Amino acid sequence: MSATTIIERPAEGATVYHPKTSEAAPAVSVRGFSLWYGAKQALFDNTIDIQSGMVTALIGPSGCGKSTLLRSLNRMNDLIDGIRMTGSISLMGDDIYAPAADVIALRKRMGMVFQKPNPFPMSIFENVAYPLRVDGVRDRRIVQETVERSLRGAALWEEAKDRLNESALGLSGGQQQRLCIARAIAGDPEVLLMDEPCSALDPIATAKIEELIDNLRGQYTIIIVTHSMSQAGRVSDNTAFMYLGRIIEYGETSTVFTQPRVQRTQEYVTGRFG
Ligand SMILES: Nc1ncnc2c1ncn2[C@@H]1O[C@H](COP(=O)(O)OP(=O)(O)OP(=O)(O)O)[C@@H](O)[C@H]1O
Repeated sequence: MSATTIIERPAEGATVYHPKTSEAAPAVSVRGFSLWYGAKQALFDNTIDIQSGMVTALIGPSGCGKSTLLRSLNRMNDLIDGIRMTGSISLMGDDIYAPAADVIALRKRMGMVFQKPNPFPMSIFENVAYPLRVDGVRDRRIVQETVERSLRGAALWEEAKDRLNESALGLSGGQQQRLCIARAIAGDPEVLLMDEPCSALDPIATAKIEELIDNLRGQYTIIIVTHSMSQAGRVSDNTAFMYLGRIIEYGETSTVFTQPRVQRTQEYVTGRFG
C-alpha cells in the first residue's frame, strides 16, 4: 500500500495515511480520546498509533491541543483541577488510565523533556543519577556506568566529564537540555516525550538536539511537539497535524509536508496560517 493511501477515518474530519511503520507493534495507541478542562473541551475524539522506535512530530497552530495530548500520554494532566477525559490510551498494550495503573511506573516508562530545561539544583552527576537514586539503586559501579552511558547517549559526555561534580545550573541552556535528556535516558524509558525541546535554545544548540534526536531514533520511541515546520521535517518519520483539538491528518512526514490531503494541513505547512 502506498504512503498516501487513506486507511481509516477515525474521527470526524481526520485523514490518516499509512505512517512509516516498524516491525514492532505501535508503542502508543490512542483511541477516541477527548479531554475537557472544566467546561472547555480541548481534545476531540482523537485516534492515533505511534510507531515504535520512530520519531513522531505533533504540529499545529497555537492552542490546537498538542501539549494537552502529549501530557495526556504520561498522565501529566492528572493534577489539573476539573479535568475530564474519555477514550483510551495504551502503552505497549497497557491501558494507562486503567484504575489499577501505576502512574509513577508509567512516567518512568515515558520520560519527558520540557520546553525550558529543568535541571535539578545539584551536580551534573546527581542529576543524571537521580532516576537510579529514586529506584534505590545502591551499587556505585552501576550508577557510574549509567551516568556515563546516559551522558554519552545525550552527546554531553565530552563536555561534562571533567565537571561532573559541578552544579548543573552552571551549564549553558543547550547543555542543560541535553542533561535533561540524559536524565530521562538514565531512567531507561520506552518513550521520550519532548514538548518543544528547542524553543528556548539558539540555532547551534538546536542543531545539537536535533542531531541527538536523530541518534536516539530506533532506541526510543520519540514524540515531539514542535512549532517549527523545518524541525519537524528534519527530525520526524511521521507527523500528526492538529487543528482545534483534533488530529486532522497523520502520516509519513514527507507526505504530510509535500502532498497533504487536507486543505488545512496544506495551508499550515505552507505557512498560510499558524
Ligand atoms: N490548564 C489548563 N486549563 C484550562 N485550559 C487549558 C489548560 N491548558 C491548556 N488549556 C487550553 O486547551 C487548549 C489546548 O492547549 P494546548 O496548550 O494543549 O495547545 P498547544 O497546541 O500545545 O498550544 P501552544 O502551541 O500554544 O503551546 C487551549 O485552548 C488552551 O487554552
